[in-house]
Amino acid sequence: MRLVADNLTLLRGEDVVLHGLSFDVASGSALVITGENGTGKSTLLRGIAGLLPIEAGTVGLADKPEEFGEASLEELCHYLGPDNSMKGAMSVGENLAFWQDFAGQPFYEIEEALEMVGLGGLSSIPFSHLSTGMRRRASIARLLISYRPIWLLDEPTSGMDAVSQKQFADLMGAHLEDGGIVIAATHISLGLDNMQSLVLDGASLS
Ligand SMILES: Nc1ncnc2c1ncn2[C@@H]1O[C@H](COP(=O)(O)OP(=O)(O)OP(=O)(O)O)[C@@H](O)[C@H]1O
Repeated sequence: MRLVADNLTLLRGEDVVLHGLSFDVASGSALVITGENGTGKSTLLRGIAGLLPIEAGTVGLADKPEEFGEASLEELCHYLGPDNSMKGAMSVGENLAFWQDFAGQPFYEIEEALEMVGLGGLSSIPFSHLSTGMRRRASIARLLISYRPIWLLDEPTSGMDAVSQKQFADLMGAHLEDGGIVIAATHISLGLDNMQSLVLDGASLS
C-alpha cells in the first residue's frame, strides 16, 4: 500500500499554506516533515487526516490491500495531534476505552498498551494526574489499542524524556516492520531508519 499526495494545496482560512505538494510513502516507511514554525506541518497532517478540506490536488491510498475493504483513508489513519485529546477528569483507562471504541479494530488490550508505553498499572488514575511526558505516553497508547495502518503524528515526542523517546522509536519501528506507514511532523530526530524527509520552507506560500 502507498499513501500518495499529488499536487496538494491546503488553506488555513483564506491563506494558501501549502501549494503543489507531492509525495509517495510506501508501507514500511516513514515520511518525516520538518520546517520552521508556521510552515504548514500541522496543516498537512490535518489535511491527510480529513480534518481540513483539500483545496486542490489529491491525497489517497494506492494498492490498498483487500483486508482494508472499503475503509476510507481517514478510517485507516490514527491522528495524534499536538494536544492529547484526553479528558482530564476521566481515568487513563476510561479515556483509552473511549478511543478504542471510537477507532474500532481493537488491537492490544489497554493494560498491555499502557505497559508498552511505560505506564503499566496507571489505568485507574485520572489523566490530569499524569505529568506532561506521561500524558504524551498515554496518548501514544491510543496508537496501540486499535489497529490503523497509518500513523499521523504531530510532534509525537513533545515533553517526553530520552528513554521514552527511544521506547517510542522502537514502537514506530515495529509498526513499520509490520507494514505500517508513519507520517510525522517534528523538530527533533525520531531515530527512524526507513524514512524520507519532507522539508517545508514556506516557499510554496503565495
Ligand atoms: N486555526 C487556524 N486558523 C487560521 N490560520 C491558522 C490556523 N492554524 C494555523 N494557521 C496558520 O497556518 C499556517 C501554518 O500553521 P501550522 O500550524 O500548520 O504550522 P506548523 O509548521 O505546524 O508550525 P509549528 O512548528 O509551530 O507547529 C500558519 O501561518 C498559521 O498561522
